[in-house]
Amino acid sequence: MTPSAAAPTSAPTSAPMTASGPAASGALDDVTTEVLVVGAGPGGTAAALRARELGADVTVVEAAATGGTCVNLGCVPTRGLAKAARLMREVRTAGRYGIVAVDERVDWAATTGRVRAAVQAVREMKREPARFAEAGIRLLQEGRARFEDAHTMVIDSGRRIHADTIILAVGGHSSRIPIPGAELATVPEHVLDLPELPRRVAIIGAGNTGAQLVTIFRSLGSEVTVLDLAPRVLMTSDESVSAAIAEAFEADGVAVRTGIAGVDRLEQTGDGIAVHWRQGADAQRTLVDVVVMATGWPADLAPLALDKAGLEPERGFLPVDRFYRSPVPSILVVGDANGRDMLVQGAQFEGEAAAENAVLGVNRRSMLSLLPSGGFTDPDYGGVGATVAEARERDPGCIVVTVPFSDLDRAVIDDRTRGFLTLIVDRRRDLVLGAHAVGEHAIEIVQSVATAMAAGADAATLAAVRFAYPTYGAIIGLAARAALRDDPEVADVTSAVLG
Ligand SMILES: Cc1cc2nc3c(=O)[nH]c(=O)nc-3n(C[C@H](O)[C@H](O)[C@H](O)COP(=O)(O)OP(=O)(O)OC[C@H]3O[C@@H](n4cnc5c(N)ncnc54)[C@H](O)[C@@H]3O)c2cc1C
Ligand SMILES: NC(=O)c1ccc[n+]([C@@H]2O[C@H](COP(=O)([O-])OP(=O)(O)OC[C@H]3O[C@@H](n4cnc5c(N)ncnc54)[C@H](O)[C@@H]3O)[C@@H](O)[C@H]2O)c1
Repeated sequence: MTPSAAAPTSAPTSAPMTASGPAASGALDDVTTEVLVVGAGPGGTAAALRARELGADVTVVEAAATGGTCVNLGCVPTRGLAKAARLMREVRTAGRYGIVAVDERVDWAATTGRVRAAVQAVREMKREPARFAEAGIRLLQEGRARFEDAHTMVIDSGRRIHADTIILAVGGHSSRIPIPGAELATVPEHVLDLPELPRRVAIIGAGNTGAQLVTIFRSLGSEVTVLDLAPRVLMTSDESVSAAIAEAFEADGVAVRTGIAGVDRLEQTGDGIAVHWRQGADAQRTLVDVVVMATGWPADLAPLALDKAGLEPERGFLPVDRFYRSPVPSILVVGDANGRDMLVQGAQFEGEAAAENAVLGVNRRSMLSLLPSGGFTDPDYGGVGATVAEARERDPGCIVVTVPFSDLDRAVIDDRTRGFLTLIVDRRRDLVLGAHAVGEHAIEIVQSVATAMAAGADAATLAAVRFAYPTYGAIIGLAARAALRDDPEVADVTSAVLG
């Protein structure tokens, strides 16, 4: 189904361009292209490179910086702040190892400066414009593209593009909840613009973004309150992950308020911003210096004039079939814009698959069970595959084992015993259905399990791996062996392998 990676077999129909702005003559030539990709974030970049690799003539339109949300506003700056937060925690606890660190405090301007430098470094390392140029892909950075009809888009610059296929990879944007005083709040991508580290912060929304911001602000020294309508933090994670992270937040002094009835309004007072919210029928008021609304990330659809292409959004996203085709088959939608995975690795996979579906006319789709994800809270969390609830719903007899980090030598040595790895194994075929972890390097651990899942390794094979000592990854071996013990039949058969 997937052709081997080949050098471009045809040159673009007009010369590749990376220039911004009008051509020297003042008039902007129309472009006719086979594949038009709108957006050069992870989804659009993957789609464009793959489509070009398959020999198509490809044009990319990007309204802002290449790299998209991930590099410029999302994952990279968040991860940079998470690193600063980790350093602060290490400094605070260094005394346990006889290290005398004095005067730990945050120079917020230096912290944000360092994070911005990391964003710049990643952008330079990824060098999308150069990669596009090397591949012979036109990159047009002349503003936003919008539809004129299902095969024609016009950019803000006035340039018109006619395309056989259009792949929309337009991502999304933060959303403020529509309450009085909402303008007093900031949003996750503007946290770096805060003039100083706030003494008191309220974070509204405890999804992946909000949870990471909780740890960042708390570790750097802010008092943190987190509010969510949902009954638990990290609603899309396994329930055990949510419970462990909420417990860790509370142990660190964070006020965790989930299952609230609503946030009614924000009000500027002489002593900060008052957040008015309700728990059941009880009216509550929390006074803070900064409110961050991390309440979702709807797709960037308004500027697209979708009606001109015969498309209609649904609940803030553009629905697609399993092969990323919209109801207009020549228009595919990948990444955050279709509201499915909303992860970089998902967007990249979808971009490549959509390019193949568009150029080769095949039907490639993602294996959601192999999409590891997680976040950098304290401790970290991660997951892949079915949650325990999902697995038990499909097969009540599945094996679920949990190994605490306190059973892991390395975690004990490092004094990082908070957390666990849960492994879910199919009782009949012994295949790993899911893994969920909280603890040091949780995402890396889960990712190793995902690799095993991708290779079709069963629990017995995982149990037979001798993990290096003393490592965090060794918890996978402990969990796999526990899963075998839980299933005496398998344990008998594999006892020879395990020795
Ligand atoms: C704070 C935060 C932290 C995150 N951390 C992680 C993480 O650690 N790991 C992870 O996997 N995911 C993370 N995510 C999610 C991740 O950033 C997204 O899933 C990913 O960027 C989606 O890629 P995309 O290509 O679909 O869209 P985007 O990256 O949003 O790119 C879309 C691009 O399209 C452009 N565009 C939009 N409309 C138009 C138009 N009309 N014309 C031309 N160009 C247009 C935009 O300028 C943008 O560059 C995070 C998100 C946030 C907000
Ligand atoms: N590390 C990562 O992989 C990572 C990090 C950040 C974001 N992302 C992805 O980006 C996307 C957006 O993430 P997000 O966390 O910004 O959004 P989200 O939609 O995942 O979470 C938003 C949270 O806000 C809550 N909320 C919504 N309205 C509210 C209200 N009026 N009052 C109180 N709470 C309210 C919701 O219940 C939800 O828990 C997600 O799909 C996420 O997976 C991934």
